[in-house]
Amino acid sequence: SSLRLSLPHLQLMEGHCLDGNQGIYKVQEFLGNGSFGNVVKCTKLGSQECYAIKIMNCSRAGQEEFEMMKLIKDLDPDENHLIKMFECFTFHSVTCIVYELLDVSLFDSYKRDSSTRTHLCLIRVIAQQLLKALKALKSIGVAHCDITLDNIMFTDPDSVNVKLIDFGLAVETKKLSTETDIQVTPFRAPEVILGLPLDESVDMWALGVVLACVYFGNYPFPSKTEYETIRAMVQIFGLPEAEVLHKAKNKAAFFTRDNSDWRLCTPEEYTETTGQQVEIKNHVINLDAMIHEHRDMFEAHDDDDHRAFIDLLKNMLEVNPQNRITPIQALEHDFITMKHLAGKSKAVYAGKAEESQTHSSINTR
Ligand SMILES: Nc1ncnc2c1ncn2[C@@H]1O[C@H](COP(=O)(O)OP(=O)(O)OP(=O)(O)O)[C@@H](O)[C@H]1O
Repeated sequence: SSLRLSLPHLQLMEGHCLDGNQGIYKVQEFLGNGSFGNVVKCTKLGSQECYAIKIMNCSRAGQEEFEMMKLIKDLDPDENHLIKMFECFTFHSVTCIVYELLDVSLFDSYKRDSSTRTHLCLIRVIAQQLLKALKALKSIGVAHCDITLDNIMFTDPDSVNVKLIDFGLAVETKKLSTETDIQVTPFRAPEVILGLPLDESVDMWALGVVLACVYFGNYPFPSKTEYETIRAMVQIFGLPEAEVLHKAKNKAAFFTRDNSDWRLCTPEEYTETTGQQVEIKNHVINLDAMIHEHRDMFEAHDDDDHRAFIDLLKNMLEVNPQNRITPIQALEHDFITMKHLAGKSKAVYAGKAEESQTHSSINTR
C-alpha cells in the first residue's frame, strides 16, 4: 500500500531514507499502524535485507518500548519466539525502532476467513511456541500485558513459526499493582477486571483467549461490557472462590451477597451501580461441546487430543490467577508433549501431528 506519513517533524513517503546508526534505511511500503506508531517496510542501503521500522508517534512511548526491548535483549529471540530488535535511533526528533520483518498477524490470518477453525495439530505448535515466550519473559520478571491476536505474527508464509510483538505496554512484574490498567478486552484477565493483585499470569489468561479464538473461530467471552465478560466466566466456570472475591477490590460492581452467599448481580443491579447499560447476547461457549464441530470439520481427528486441549485451555483460563497453570507446567501438559498420542492406535494421527511441526498444510481438509 502507498505510504504518506505526516508527523509533526517528519513527512515520509516511499523512497525516502531514514538515517539509522547501523545503516540507512530506504522506505518501501506501509505495513500497519497502531495507537503508538506506524510500521514501514525498509531495505538497508547496500544490502538486500528488509526490516520493519516502527516510527513512534510519541518519543516517550518510543523510549519506553526501547527500554523494554533492552530488558529482554538477553533472551534468544528465535528460541523464545520474541520479536528481534536491531537498533533504535532518532530521526528528525522521531523515535524509530528497527525490528525484523515478519509476515502476517494471527488476526489478519483469521480475518481472511472468520469461519475457519484451526486444526489442533497446528494449535499445538503455536501454543508451544508462545508458552516458550511466556516462560522466557517470566524468567526475567517481565509481563507483556498486551497479548492479542494482533500482537502475534507469523515469521513467514511457508512455516508455522510465530513471534510475540509489541512490547510497548510490557512492564516488570514487580511494578504491576492492583490498579494497573492493562490489557484490552476481550483478552483482559478477570483479576484485572475484579481488581485483584496482578502478576505475569495475566499473559497466560490472554494466551488462553488467543488459543480459544483460533479453536472456536470466535472470541470465547463477550466483552461489550465487563459485566458480560464476568457473567460468561461465571456461566462457564462457576462463581469465583470466596477467597478471590474477598480480595477483589471491584467486586461490588459484579457480585452481591444474599445473607452470606455471594451471587452475580443482575444486569439491572450492575447498571444501577455503574451507570453502564448491559446488553445480554448469551454468546457463551460450551468448551466441551466444541469437540463435535471439530470432529465434523477435519478428516484427521482424535477425541483424546481434543480432551487434552480443552483440559489445557481450562487450566489457562482458570479464574483464580494463583491456581492458573504456569508456562513451565503448560509446556509439560499432555497436549504439548503428546504423551496421550503414544501407542499404535494413534500412530497415523501422531504422524500428522509431527508433520505439522514443519508444515502448515493440515489446515485444509
Ligand atoms: N515486525 C513487523 N513486521 C511486519 N509488520 C509489522 C511488524 N510489527 C508490526 N507490524 C504491523 O504493524 C502493526 C502495528 O504494530 P504494533 O502493534 O507494534 O504497533 P502499536 O502502535 O504498538 O499497536 P497497538 O495499538 O496494538 O498497541 C501490527 O499490527 C502489524 O500489522
